[in-house]
Amino acid sequence: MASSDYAHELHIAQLAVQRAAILTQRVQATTSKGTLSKSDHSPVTIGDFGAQALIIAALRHNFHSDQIVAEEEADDLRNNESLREKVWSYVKETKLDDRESEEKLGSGLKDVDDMLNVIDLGKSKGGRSGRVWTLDPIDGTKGFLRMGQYALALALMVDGDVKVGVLGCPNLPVDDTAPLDADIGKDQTSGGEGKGVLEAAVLGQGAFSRPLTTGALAKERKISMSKVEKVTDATFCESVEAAHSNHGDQADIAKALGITRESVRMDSQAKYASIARGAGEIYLRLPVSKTYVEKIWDHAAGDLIVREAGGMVTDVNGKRIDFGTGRTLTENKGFVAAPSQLHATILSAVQKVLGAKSDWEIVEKQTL
Ligand SMILES: Nc1ncnc2c1ncn2[C@@H]1O[C@H](COP(=O)(O)O)[C@@H](OP(=O)(O)O)[C@H]1O
Ligand SMILES: [Mg+2]
Ligand SMILES: [Mg+2]
Ligand SMILES: [Mg+2]
Repeated sequence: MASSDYAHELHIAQLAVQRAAILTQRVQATTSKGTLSKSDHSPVTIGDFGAQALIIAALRHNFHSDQIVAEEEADDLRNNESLREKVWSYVKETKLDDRESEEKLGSGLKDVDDMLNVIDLGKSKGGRSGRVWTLDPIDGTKGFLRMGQYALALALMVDGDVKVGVLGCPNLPVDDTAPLDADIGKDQTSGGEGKGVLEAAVLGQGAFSRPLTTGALAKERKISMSKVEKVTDATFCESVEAAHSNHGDQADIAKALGITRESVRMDSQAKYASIARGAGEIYLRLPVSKTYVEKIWDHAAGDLIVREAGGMVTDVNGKRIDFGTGRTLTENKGFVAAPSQLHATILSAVQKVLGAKSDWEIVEKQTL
């Protein structure tokens, strides 16, 4: 990638994600992942806490005055000594092989308390001004637990606009040309051979991929969305979890578009990462609950990578995703990501299907 705007931020973000992925792969390969249930009943593991600590430590060292909006917080570890010590034992042992790269990430965390404090540096409010990093240390924790897909997602926003996005996907094929098929969301050996891709984008500079494991030493490849012209030839992907996106509405939309191929279900922003390199075309995430508000860390990196690869990401009203609203995406409901040449057709099918539902209030019909 060209060494210009945000080159340093990109480089550090890539190295930080790579290093944290070493930790998550080690945790995924063990049977005791230290799973806790958070107050919203969603799971968090040693992998989530450990990856958040390692990535924020690298951000603190390199970009001391930036805000950080990250998913996890340290309270559950403060109250649980044995889990805290397990996380710490992974964190202190995880280093990049390449010493020069490791040194760029800083001298590391001093002790357990430093680790807890660093995890809590992710409590910033975010918003529309200044430099804000957003981090999802493990996106798709449920996928991580079921040995499926997950992603480490890190993005930098400046004045509410995403400028840098990095997605580490330890269980996606390293080969950009591997097809998107039904097996991809199923059991994976953690970071097994031929697995692990690191995707990245800088606004205005395109999207790139490289093997997650060889990192800085590997050659980057430019990636792009599918060039398919006929929507009937498209493959779409969606969450595995029926509670996270509306499988019924998504099936109706696919039918309305004449798509006969079954959807590919996989966890995490690996969906954005897949379509960004032309493995499948469409990612639909239509709401199930009327009250759930999506989080910025679940979309920021994927949104930029898809757009830089030649795609479009909007909500169901056709609006771009607004990342300047704080920790949550209060201005957007429902997500539609697709190659630019197909997006308008897909959006109009989304609006038609949702508009026909009696309980659907969000679609503004005037945008049709
Ligand atoms: N009711 C809901 N609707 C939409 N997304 C939800 C949700 N409950 C949780 N999520 C989010 O869905 C993400 C996983 O998405 P996917 O289903 O595509 O794998 C979770 O990320 P984490 O796993 O990082 O907590 C979580 O933030
Ligand atoms: Mg979570
Ligand atoms: Mg997430
Ligand atoms: Mg997460």
